Amino acid sequence: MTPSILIIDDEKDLLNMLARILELEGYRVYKAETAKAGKDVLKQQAINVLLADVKLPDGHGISLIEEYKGISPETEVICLTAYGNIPDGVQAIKNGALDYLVKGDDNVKIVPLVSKAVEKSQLRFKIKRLHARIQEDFGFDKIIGTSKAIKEAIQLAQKVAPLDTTVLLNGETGTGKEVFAKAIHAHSERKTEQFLAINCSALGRDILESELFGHKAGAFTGAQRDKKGLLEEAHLGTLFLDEIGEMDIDLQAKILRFLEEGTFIKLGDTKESKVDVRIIAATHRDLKAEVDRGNFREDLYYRLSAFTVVLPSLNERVEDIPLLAEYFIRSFNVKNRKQVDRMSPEFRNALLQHHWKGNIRELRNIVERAVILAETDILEAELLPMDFYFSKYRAKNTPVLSLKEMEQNHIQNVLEYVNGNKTRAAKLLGIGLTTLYRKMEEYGLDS
Ligand SMILES: Nc1ncnc2c1ncn2[C@@H]1O[C@H](COP(=O)(O)OP(=O)(O)OP(=O)(O)O)[C@@H](O)[C@H]1O
Repeated sequence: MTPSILIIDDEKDLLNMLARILELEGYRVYKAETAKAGKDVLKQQAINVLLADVKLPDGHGISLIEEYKGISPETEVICLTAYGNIPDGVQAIKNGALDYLVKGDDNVKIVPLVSKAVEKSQLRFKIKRLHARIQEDFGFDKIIGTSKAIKEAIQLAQKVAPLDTTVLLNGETGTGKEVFAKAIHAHSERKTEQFLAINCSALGRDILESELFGHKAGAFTGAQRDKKGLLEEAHLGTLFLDEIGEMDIDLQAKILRFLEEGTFIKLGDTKESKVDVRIIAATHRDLKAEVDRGNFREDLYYRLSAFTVVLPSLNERVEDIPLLAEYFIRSFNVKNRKQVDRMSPEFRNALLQHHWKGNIRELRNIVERAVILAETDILEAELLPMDFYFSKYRAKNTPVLSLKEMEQNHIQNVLEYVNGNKTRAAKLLGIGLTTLYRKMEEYGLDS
């Protein structure tokens, strides 16, 4: 995009001359003769560099710099001062301007200075775009669901996000704990800093300690060099401790100390280290029960659970299943260059009746598999794994069925699964076609 320059000066000749010089350099130039007109342009256009006279009919340029910066912090300001008013220029820099030019005296400096300012401003605009993308990619908008349960969780997380408080996310596996942790980080003051994550259940005690807190050379056999831990790496940012319920009880003490005092001791070190890191922890366990069993420190439990966001399981928010499935269809269409348009009613019903132990992760995998296998624009029940399709009869709260009822259900299911194709159904059931017809008649199943 062509860089844009705004010149504010009430001396028409100078305004036009500067504009001409900069237009010849290939910049898009906007002109204004008053501070008010200049501010209007700043509000409407993305301006890289503002060249502003310090004495304008409707205001003193220097005090205006803060206003200009307030409207567009990404714009670099260069002040134009009259000869003999150099102190004005110096003051301008103190107020946030990049530099100043003495009118009529510094013409040779204009082009290189503007070019430097453009570069700086382009970088600022780039950072602004990246921030916006972080919020778009990891923001709460990406959390799909309209059920009361998920909306409540989102509202709570949105409230705590900017507060820098420690947060505990509690939910079954695959309910979106990491997605929430990233959204909280993306909506905090720390969003431009690192978000680091570690799964406390995946590593042994010693490795986890060294990963979290780092070590000094010689701290243990094999520790040849000093190593920074994640806490240090995440300085000024956020550290996500997944599955904190699985953390060794000694390490829990070190984490508690960090939460209370912001300090920790690296392995093999004698002095304390201090960093500024926000902790977001997650667990699928009932931590209170773990405290009662002696597996989790009570003091850490109280410190962490002060702000808990409970993430509902998918089975508690069945109405969100179609929405999530449609969202995954769209994203896997793009990823796999497919053009699936919708789910058949049978496919949809099977999703609604399934008991989702793996929650959203399981749903995502099931939909991805179906999209990959789909040969038409509709997801048919046949694209579901067979054991998945039939698992609805293994769902919770199902009364015990007699063998006859089981047989009837099973035949009905297989018929649905193959879209009423009896030859295929008979083959899958391992019976002859005539036997199938006989049983269908016996059970009053539609043919
Ligand atoms: N509300 C949501 N909308 C869209 N996708 C989601 C949502 N929640 C989770 N997902 C997706 O579901 C999958 C599981 O989410 P995530 O890893 O955050 O769960 P988790 O609770 O941290 O799981 P675990 O406890 O096993 O680590 C990811 O692929 C994630 O992108």
